[in-house]
Amino acid sequence: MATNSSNGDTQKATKQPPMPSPLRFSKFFQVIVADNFFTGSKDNLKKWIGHPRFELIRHDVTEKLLIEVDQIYHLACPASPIFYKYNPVKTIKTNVIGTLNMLGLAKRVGARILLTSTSEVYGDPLVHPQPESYWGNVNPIGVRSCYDEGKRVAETLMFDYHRQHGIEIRIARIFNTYGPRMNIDDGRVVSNFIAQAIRGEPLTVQVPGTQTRSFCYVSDMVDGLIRLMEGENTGPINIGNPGEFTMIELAENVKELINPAVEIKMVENTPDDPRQRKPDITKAKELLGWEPKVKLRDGLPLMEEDFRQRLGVAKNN
Ligand SMILES: NC(=O)c1ccc[n+]([C@@H]2O[C@H](COP(=O)([O-])OP(=O)(O)OC[C@H]3O[C@@H](n4cnc5c(N)ncnc54)[C@H](O)[C@@H]3O)[C@@H](O)[C@H]2O)c1
Ligand SMILES: O=c1ccn([C@@H]2O[C@H](COP(=O)(O)OP(=O)(O)O[C@H]3OC[C@@H](O)[C@H](O)[C@H]3O)[C@@H](O)[C@H]2O)c(=O)[nH]1
Repeated sequence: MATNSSNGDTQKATKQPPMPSPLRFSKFFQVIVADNFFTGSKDNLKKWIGHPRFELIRHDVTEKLLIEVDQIYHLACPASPIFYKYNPVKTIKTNVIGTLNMLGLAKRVGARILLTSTSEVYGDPLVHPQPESYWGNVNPIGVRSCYDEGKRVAETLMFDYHRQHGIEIRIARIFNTYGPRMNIDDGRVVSNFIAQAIRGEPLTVQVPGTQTRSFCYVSDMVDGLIRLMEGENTGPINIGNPGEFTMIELAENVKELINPAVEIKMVENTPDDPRQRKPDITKAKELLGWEPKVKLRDGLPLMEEDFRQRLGVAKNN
């Protein structure tokens, strides 16, 4: 199996970074959110709309964006498999053209840019847990490739802009993250199980159910991303919670915590579903002083509360 040393000499920039934007030294933060609302919702931003230092733009990252900024958190991309597979050509354009546009913006204004890459760059991993040095086991022509190969190209573009143009880059490889305000119909496993348990519907475990994932609570993720952006390491750095669960274990936890009356039902899976996934977070601990604080059994009830409010179903006890 192939491994590499991702932060060796070959990754060094050959050029000085562009002059940082004067905004970097500004006293006040301003936040501009650009989103095409394909999977996102304005509801999640309502507390900020109208704030004088907040701006929301309906914008698709596959088009150029001319704004003045000093840091770019490049998150735009559908992330749930059902959404990224819905229009795979658009997903790959978002990853490739979208990342090129964000890097072009970073270059023009001298901004630092952080890419939210993914554990899916490891594909169906043959090394467990996955360190950043693992090159992955990815099907280049499968139904998930628009996303996993798209993110791999996005990482390549980040390093090429870094080496060739001196752009200050940061790459986070995010492992499954969940939390309040996720789209109820997002389709990912945690939101599916929580919505199903609240509605009293069977929890749909896709076969075989022994596949594993490691779930990180959103506040831990945000803390990790900010530390990466503010720190001195380009990454890639795994950010995720190493607690590893089979999908049957996840369903059993949701059942016990949210609705012991629901049934667990085995259903068909989709092609190329990774069989195991768990981050090696040694680098995040050493380089960012980061590790997750919220355990799955503490995070699930926080998400339940938000989902109950939005679904209008109170807890009976
Ligand atoms: N949540 C996870 O488990 C996870 C894991 C690995 C990587 N990531 C990455 O983190 C980022 C955010 O993921 P998320 O879970 O919040 O997903 P999400 O689907 O909830 O949010 C993605 C956002 O990007 C927007 N978007 C999609 N395509 C766009 C485009 N072409 N132009 C502008 N906006 C666009 C959507 O409308 C949405 O607001 C994504 O890049 C995703 O690949 C997430
Ligand atoms: O209802 C469901 C949904 C999903 N699953 C299973 O749960 C596991 C996790 O599936 P999810 O759809 O939540 O997401 P995946 O882990 O496949 O991909 C995820 O991880 C990496 C990120 O980059 C992606 O944004 C995210 O989609 C899979 O094994 C899937 O088969 C179920 O058992 N039941």
